Amino acid sequence: MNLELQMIGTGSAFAKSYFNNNALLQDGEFTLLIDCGVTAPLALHQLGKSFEDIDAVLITHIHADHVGGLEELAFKMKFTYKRKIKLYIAETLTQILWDHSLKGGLYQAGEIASLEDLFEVCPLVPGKPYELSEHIRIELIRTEHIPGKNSYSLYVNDHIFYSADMIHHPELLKHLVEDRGCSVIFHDCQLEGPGVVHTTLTELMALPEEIRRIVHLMHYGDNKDEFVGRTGEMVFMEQGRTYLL
Ligand SMILES: Nc1ccn([C@@H]2O[C@@H]3COP(=O)(O)O[C@H]3[C@H]2O)c(=O)n1
Ligand SMILES: [Zn+2]
Ligand SMILES: [Zn+2]
Repeated sequence: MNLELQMIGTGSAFAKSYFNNNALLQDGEFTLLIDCGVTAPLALHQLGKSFEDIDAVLITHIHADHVGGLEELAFKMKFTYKRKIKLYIAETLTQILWDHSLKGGLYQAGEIASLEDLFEVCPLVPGKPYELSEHIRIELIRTEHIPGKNSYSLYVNDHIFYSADMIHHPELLKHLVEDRGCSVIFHDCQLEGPGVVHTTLTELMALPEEIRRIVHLMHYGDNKDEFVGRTGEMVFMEQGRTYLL
């Protein structure tokens, strides 16, 4: 069985040359969409895919580049494909997602009054592993991003770290590698400026070499090409490419 991660987008929130940093995690029989930003419908379309191909969606945190495509996903599932897919999301975010993000567009008297009318909602407790499919097990790890906003990175199959948007947390990366057998890190990467709400390339470059060797950079800005060759052992993920895990 091959577990595959396809990046449908690798861009930062306001990038114009790349789609939002969203991905498909597939085990052959099951397809999980990791985050569903504003650009997700077009990104899938350009890869010859659609929401029809998705079995479940997982949300890391509530910013438009991670949830802005959920209105279209929900409407298509309800009225076109007529099925409820699983929505995996931290238990702290379920109500906020509906009240603060989706209700405005999706509410319909007598038809749609809650997330449960659209999805099979699966609230997740951080620190606890969940079997999403026969070959995909995911644990949420709460990581800092924006003050007062909960955000959750992913630990997949006990060896793959997929960061949500997060400020630098080198101790977490070291802990995962040294104590928990982490062998691959997919990490958001702000190319320039101070890392107020994201991890910067400069910060990642300061990681120990043995960690840098397993870091793949994503969620980057339009000027990524200027930085090719300037990321040490770390490699940029490529939009549309499928990575075998
Ligand atoms: N305090 C903040 C809050 C947000 N932002 C920008 O808004 C984007 C929202 O999506 P993101 O991918 O988290 O990246 C955030 C910053 O670019 C920012 O730069 N500073
Ligand atoms: Zn983002
Ligand atoms: Zn964010």
